[in-house]
Amino acid sequence: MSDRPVPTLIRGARVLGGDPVDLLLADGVVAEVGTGLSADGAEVLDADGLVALPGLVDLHTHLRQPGREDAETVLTGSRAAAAGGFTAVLAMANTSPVTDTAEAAEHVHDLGRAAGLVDVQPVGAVTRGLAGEELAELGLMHRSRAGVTVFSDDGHCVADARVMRRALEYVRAFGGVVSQHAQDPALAGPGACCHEGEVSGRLGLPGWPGVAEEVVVARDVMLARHTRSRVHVAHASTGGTVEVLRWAKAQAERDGTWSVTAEVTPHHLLLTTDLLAGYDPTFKVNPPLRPSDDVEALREALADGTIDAVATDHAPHARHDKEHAFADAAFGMLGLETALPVVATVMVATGRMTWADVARAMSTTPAAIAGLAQQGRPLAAGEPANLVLVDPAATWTVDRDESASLSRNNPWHGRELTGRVVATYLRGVRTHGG
Ligand SMILES: NC(=O)N[C@@H](CC(=O)O)C(=O)O
Ligand SMILES: [Zn+2]
Ligand SMILES: [Zn+2]
Repeated sequence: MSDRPVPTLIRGARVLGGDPVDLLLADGVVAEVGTGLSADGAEVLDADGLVALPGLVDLHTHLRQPGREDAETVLTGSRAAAAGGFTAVLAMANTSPVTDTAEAAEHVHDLGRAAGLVDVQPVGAVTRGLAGEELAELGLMHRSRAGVTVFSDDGHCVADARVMRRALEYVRAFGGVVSQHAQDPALAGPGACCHEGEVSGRLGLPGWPGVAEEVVVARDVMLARHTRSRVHVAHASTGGTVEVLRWAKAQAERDGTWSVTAEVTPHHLLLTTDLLAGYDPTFKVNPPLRPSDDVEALREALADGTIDAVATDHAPHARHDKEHAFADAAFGMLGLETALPVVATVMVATGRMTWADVARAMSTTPAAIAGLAQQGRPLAAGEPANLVLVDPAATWTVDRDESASLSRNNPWHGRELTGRVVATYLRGVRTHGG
């Protein structure tokens, strides 16, 4: 890939779903936006009927490298991300070794640059080894070449309130944010593997209740207020969490000295507990799939902005970790390649969100939360040429074998979705499709 790609002239794209315009991409930026543009030597792409959005930003991706290269690598995960319309991903810290030092963060950052398909921004662990006890090298990770600003023990909850308080105080000094996997371990009994409710009772599977998430979210917003810091709720999954967020956001807005943000995954916007009836471990995920009342509350919260962002929680697992009896299988599902189509199907095709809303929830706001200044920018002259072209009318059936990911734990396999990613550009270079 050369540093100075051939200019690209995209003809007739509907930016944020508006009227068709031409976009000229040259030298890594959007050089011109207008109608009837021409450019000598440019590669021309006919985008008739396609919607253009700023490149998507995923706040929550598991890339598995280092340590589990049998499930995913930074390169294969980057390919999946580009295929899904992403131009930046936040790589979670639960690798082996854990991203809890400056060196570890720089290593992931460098693997991302070498792959060159999306900006890979490492998330730093909150605590050493994700053990929940001593703070990791938060300041050193921030000051490193990787410039870490988002910290998370994701996969584990920072359960100790004293540790969470210290982490919030610490990151406040440099404008960082703690992304919490909210789940009180004391309320999630041993072996819990799904939502506690009618379905878990019928299937005889040990469950954990929605309140295990809600009590931690409630505690954390109070700690964020107390420390005047920033907390981010990873994969919000219940109606009770939405209620806490509504209250907390109103308080934070009034105070102006602290903040709470939240993300929801595509799977929690559509899939429900009922899918567990066949004991298929593809649907085993943490937090678990919830009943339809929770799903509806999450959709409403995303549409009205109470939930700020959609994040994939792309969690690839090798066959030998996933293909087990339900109780023994690994938690997690793929998400990068289907995130935008799922949101388009659930939120746009139903009239609950516009394409401008999608750009906010999947690009602008996540970029702002993660402090990525070059991402989530408007598609205007002079801005970085990070964008995705979407066919909003394309209806297609997901096939798990047509994936750039190394893993096959795809809960959308066989499902029909409306809306398809046609091409992705990172700094004017095509990273997918075309
Ligand atoms: N979501 C999951 O079910 N699994 C994630 C961890 C996590 O996001 O909590 C994983 O790393 O596999
Ligand atoms: Zn998690
Ligand atoms: Zn995760």
